[in-house]
Amino acid sequence: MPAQILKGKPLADKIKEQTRKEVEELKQKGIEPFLVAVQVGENAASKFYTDNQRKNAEQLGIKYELRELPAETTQEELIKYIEDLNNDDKVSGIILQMPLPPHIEAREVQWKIAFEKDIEGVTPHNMGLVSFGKPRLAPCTAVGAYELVKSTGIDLTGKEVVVVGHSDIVGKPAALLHLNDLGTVTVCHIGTAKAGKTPEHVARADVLIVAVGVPGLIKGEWIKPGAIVIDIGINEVDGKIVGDVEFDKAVERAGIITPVPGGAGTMTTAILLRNVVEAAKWQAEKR
Ligand SMILES: NC(=O)C1=CN([C@@H]2O[C@H](COP(=O)(O)OP(=O)(O)OC[C@H]3O[C@@H](n4cnc5c(N)ncnc54)[C@H](OP(=O)(O)O)[C@@H]3O)[C@@H](O)[C@H]2O)C=CC1
Ligand SMILES: Nc1nc(=O)c2c([nH]1)NC[C@@H]1CN(c3ccc(C(=O)N[C@@H](CCC(=O)O)C(=O)O)cc3)C=[N+]21
Repeated sequence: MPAQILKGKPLADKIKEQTRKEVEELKQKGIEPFLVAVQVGENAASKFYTDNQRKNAEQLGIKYELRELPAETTQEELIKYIEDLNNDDKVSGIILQMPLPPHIEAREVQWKIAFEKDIEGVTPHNMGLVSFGKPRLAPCTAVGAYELVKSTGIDLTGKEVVVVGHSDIVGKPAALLHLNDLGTVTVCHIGTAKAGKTPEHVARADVLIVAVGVPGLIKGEWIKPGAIVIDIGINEVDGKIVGDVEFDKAVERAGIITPVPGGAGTMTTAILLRNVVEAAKWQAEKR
């Protein structure tokens, strides 16, 4: 029997509706959530995301501004720009859009974001909270994947959770979130691939989360029958968007699988906006 297709939109819509209500409540208390996205230079994938941010922020009553800086902006200028946003009491959340031009060291700038405004969870403080099992502002795509897994009703205790990809923004926090629920977590990365061991780890997975950016990396026949498969990859192949999992074959073995597009990616913006509200509350506590 082919897998159940787990779409992201129903859960994303639920999160957005809850967030919209919370925005209303905050406004009644005189708090106006305000998201600022900072884009340096131009990038098509980033433009898609910021368009999505604007549209959704408007629907939810969250104030939104995209600040577009020239590609020649220096690292020092960008840090100054971020620090000014940190010091602006009207700004609740800051997202620094990726990629940055090659002359800028992303981490050097991300780590300057005030942690109470760090709605992508890219600062050491917020990543630390995730690793201590006390997430507050956690990376949006990782949280989205985790909440999709939870939405299936699975009890993660003792389950084999395999995460492929170990980036700071997706793979690593996704692994930590599942570890916090007592999943037995394995993280596969380029070292695993070099050792030729990815297939054997994938074959054990009750829950498989893939965030690499290589189309068809995960073969359908590796997947354990009945597994939950969350495909985070976004790749353009012949003008079509596909994930990292060989979907047509995987769907015959998995129990539940997310489509690309329409799966995990759909959650990212919803979680980002929920984080803006959380950030506004965090700042209000401190005033
Ligand atoms: N839906 C959404 O909102 C989002 C989707 N994405 C998509 O998710 C994917 C991953 O994104 P992101 O984490 O930012 O990407 P990165 O490029 O930062 O990370 C990719 C990770 O995969 C690892 N890797 C590379 N090759 C292999 C391999 N053959 N086997 C196993 N692991 C490998 C890399 O390891 P190493 O660094 O050691 O080489 C790295 O940890 C992309 O397709 C991206 O477009 C990303 C963000 C948001
Ligand atoms: N600092 C930073 N953080 C990011 O998370 C980040 C970024 N920069 N730069 C650009 C990429 C791209 N990105 C996407 C977000 C949502 C969808 C998304 O909503 N996708 C849906 C909808 C697709 C559609 O409607 O066609 C899907 O895949 O199903 C896709 C891609 C986040 N990125």
